[in-house]
Amino acid sequence: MARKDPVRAAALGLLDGVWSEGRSLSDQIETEALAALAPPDRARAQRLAVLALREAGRIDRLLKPHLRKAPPSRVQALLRLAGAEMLAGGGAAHGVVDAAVALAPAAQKGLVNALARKLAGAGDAHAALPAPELPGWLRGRLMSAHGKAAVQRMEAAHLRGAPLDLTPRNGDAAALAARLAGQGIAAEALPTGSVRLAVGGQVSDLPGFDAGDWWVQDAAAALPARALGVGPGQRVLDLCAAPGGKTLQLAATGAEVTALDISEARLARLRANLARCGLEARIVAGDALDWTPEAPFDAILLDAPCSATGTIRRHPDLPYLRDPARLREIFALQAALIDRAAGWLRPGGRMVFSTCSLLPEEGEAQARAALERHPELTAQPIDLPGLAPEWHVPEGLRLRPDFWPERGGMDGFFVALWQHAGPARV
Ligand SMILES: C[S@@+](CC[C@H](N)C(=O)[O-])C[C@H]1O[C@@H](n2cnc3c(N)ncnc32)[C@H](O)[C@@H]1O
Repeated sequence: MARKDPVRAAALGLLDGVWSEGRSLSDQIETEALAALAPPDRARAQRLAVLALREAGRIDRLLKPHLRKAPPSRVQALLRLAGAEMLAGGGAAHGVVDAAVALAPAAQKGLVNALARKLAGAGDAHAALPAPELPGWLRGRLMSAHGKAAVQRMEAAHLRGAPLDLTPRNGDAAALAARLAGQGIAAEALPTGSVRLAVGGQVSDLPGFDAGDWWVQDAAAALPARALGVGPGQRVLDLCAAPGGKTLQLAATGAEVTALDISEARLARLRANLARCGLEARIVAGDALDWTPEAPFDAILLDAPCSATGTIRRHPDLPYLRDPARLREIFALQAALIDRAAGWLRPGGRMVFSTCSLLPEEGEAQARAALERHPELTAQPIDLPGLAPEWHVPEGLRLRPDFWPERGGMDGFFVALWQHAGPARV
């Protein structure tokens, strides 16, 4: 009998962590099973887990006719893993089935063997299935906000996953794309200023990583800092800053940036990112609801904590982890953060409110409510290179994973730009 393959065992452990313990993949990067693997194997285990999370709904549908009752959770995870590897990951059926049987509990080896073989023969049926549906709590909300056809396109985008986007430190996307292409790495300069790579791989091996010539940042995530439009010498606050993609963008303009975040652990990543890119910011560890600045700012970026539902194509574990009952707390925190930040702008100062969410409560509706509470703020049009007309909404920009399908999509984001007309309160 085949021995237990440590890579698939580690992938199965990650899936168990998500589905049985409610732990995110990123919270599990230090698990023993993963740590014991060499870096390329660790990456493969993580890729397999991600594939299984994306494919779970389709594998379940293929298994359904063959099951009288739901299998034990570990068997279900094992079959989702094996099915995803064979049907979407190019894994050879014989090896994958043997590996799944080796990892199955003794009493269920026969069941796993039989069902994994059924999956191995289900290639055509799998190819004909639509993308898995989002969980009901999220799907219902998104259907009301964006309509059924758009939600189906978003689900297809989630299944496809995400390319790797880079933000060039010097703002020259064409030059960075040409430099990467010169080294045999297919790269496209996007019209909004990011550089897109077709394939992932080890980020730290890419040319320019050590010199800090760029940082990894989704093309949509790069738009809030650009919308704020700051420049040299301006006093800028990045209010929920870590791990710092937007702090880097703001600092790269020559602005005097204060980067605040409540999480010391995430700020450590922000410090490392600044150091690698040779950029500077004043870093404050603290709760934005308690902290008060000494003087008003010319510009504030509030990239608020949110449901992160715009990032599901990168984080397919997210729909399994989010507790819809907690959403109201997050919406209220966003409103409280807006209210504090609004009081720290100098007259004429600008503020961007952004979230990587697809929910209007964290976007359009939050922005409308903010402007009602703050008559001193007025909405400003966001005019940046490369924006498609359909991304604009009255409240700002609505970005969705199903936009730019021919280019590989983008994360879901909401971005609003406001200007302060009244006197500062600090
Ligand atoms: C969406 S993330 C920010 C991402 C960041 N802007 C970037 O581009 O890398 C939200 C951040 O808000 C921080 N946060 C949550 N509550 C906070 C609070 N009360 N005060 C300050 N930061 C807070 C979290 O620690 C988290 O790092």
